[in-house]
Amino acid sequence: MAIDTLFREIAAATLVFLLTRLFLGSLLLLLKPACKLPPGPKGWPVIGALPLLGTMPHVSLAQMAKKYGPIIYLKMGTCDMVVASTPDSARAFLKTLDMNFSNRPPNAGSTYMAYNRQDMVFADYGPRWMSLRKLCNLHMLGAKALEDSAGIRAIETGLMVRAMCESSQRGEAVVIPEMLTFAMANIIGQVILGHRVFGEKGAESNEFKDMVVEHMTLAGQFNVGDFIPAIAWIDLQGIERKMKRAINKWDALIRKMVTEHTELAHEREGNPDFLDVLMANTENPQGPGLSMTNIKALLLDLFTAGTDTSSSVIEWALSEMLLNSDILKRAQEEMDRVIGRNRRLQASDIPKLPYLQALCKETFRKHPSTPLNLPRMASEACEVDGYYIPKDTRLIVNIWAIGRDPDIWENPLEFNPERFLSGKPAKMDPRGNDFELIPFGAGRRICAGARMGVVMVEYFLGTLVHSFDWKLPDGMVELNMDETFGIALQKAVPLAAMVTPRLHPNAL
Ligand code: HEM
Repeated sequence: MAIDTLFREIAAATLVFLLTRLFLGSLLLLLKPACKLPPGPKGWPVIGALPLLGTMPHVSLAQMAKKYGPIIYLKMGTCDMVVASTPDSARAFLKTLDMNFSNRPPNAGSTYMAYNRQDMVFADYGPRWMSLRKLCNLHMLGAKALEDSAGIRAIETGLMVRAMCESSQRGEAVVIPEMLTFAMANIIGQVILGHRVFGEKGAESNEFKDMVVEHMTLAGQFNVGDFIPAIAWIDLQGIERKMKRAINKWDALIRKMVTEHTELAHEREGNPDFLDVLMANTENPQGPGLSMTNIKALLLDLFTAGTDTSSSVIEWALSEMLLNSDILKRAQEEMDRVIGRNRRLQASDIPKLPYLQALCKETFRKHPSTPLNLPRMASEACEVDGYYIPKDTRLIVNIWAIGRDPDIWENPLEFNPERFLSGKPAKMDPRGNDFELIPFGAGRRICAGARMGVVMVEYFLGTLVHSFDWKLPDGMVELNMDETFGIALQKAVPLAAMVTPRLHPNAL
């Protein structure tokens, strides 16, 4: 056979093969409903839906869900993304397909701000992640560890209450997020490092607070380079540059903490703290083989995730009560009845305070501190509700939208703790079992500090409500309730308030 005839036959056979594949592919797509992507907005050429998210992505995505349904698909640059915005759709991803969505997607935040995924938040689901979670549970975040650190929380809230009484005597307003971050960082410092990290509230602790807010805000941004990797090097929004600068500051602070900790080792002989346990694991050949980078990355996770989240929930709760004094009064009446005014709240009082618990749940519902959960990624292609979800699709769960869905919550924009006092909501557990209320996410990657988060919010909020009467600073007529988007949802204007002590002076 002549060479050109052979080529012609090969070309014809290839064409027939390709056309058949194309035809069968399209036929499959038509016949198999699982090949249909979820509905969603069209988006722009190349960048896709990125510009549709705006500065408040949780709000834009909630509006899209109203139009397109509980599961929406967005082409984001070259990446696929799905958003679940109802309890059922969140359950389908985080419970039914939990294993398939147990990893987080790579992004600039995990590269630059988590030591290249050497931490727990961004670690791949696997042995190192399991070891870190187990160690944290055992020594810091589990029920027994939290019981052991109750004394530290009691001392730190005592110091906070006294400092607030002094502000009250001086006629000064208290800046709530600064004060809470100071106390919470000192609690975490004592558990991890065996000592407080800040002596006095002031420039150093306020800078720490600013670093935490910057960290959470940067890590929450939708960075164009994460979705169009080919142009990541341009760093269009300047996010990577800011991240590199921020991590340098964090690294210096954490190295200082670790050095001071090593210098004080003799004081802790026979009484190891959490960092001692972690360090021992670097030397243990049978252990998880932690590196110094893993430890620094974990400390960064714990100091950031452990302060800003609980602090912002409490700040929103107090803001709502400043707008609605009846709720504050009702919470105080319950506490006066159960505790009286001759002592401060103790952890053991909390099970006897249903209204306080309802108040915390209502704040978790209306102001979840992590509005879009933390992103997950599909390890394999799968099917959800008849829709095809390609491998590597990013998953966002709009926790904020679920908390404000009028199909689930009556008058969702009204702040009303009462809704959690009876019926089904009264039994709801915010720790990943009831998908109507999932402030800590759900499934195997649920917040590692969920238990500590609930304890901190109930105990600090309870103490603040019981110990003080609250009002806006003189001359302030309206309280700004705007949000600023980030991994954690901040109040755009930090809450400052005047407080008046209401307990017997010996109790403060
Ligand atoms: C009110 C307080 C808190 C809220 C609302 C909150 C919320 C969340 C959410 C929504 C996630 C993502 C879960 C998922 O992917 O399904 C998360 C993850 C995480 N949180 Fe929290 N959090 C809080 C407090 C804390 C505290 C106190 C700590 C530790 C001191 C902490 C440490 C972590 C860690 C390490 C992860 C990553 C878990 C993993 O990937 O395995 N959080 N948090």
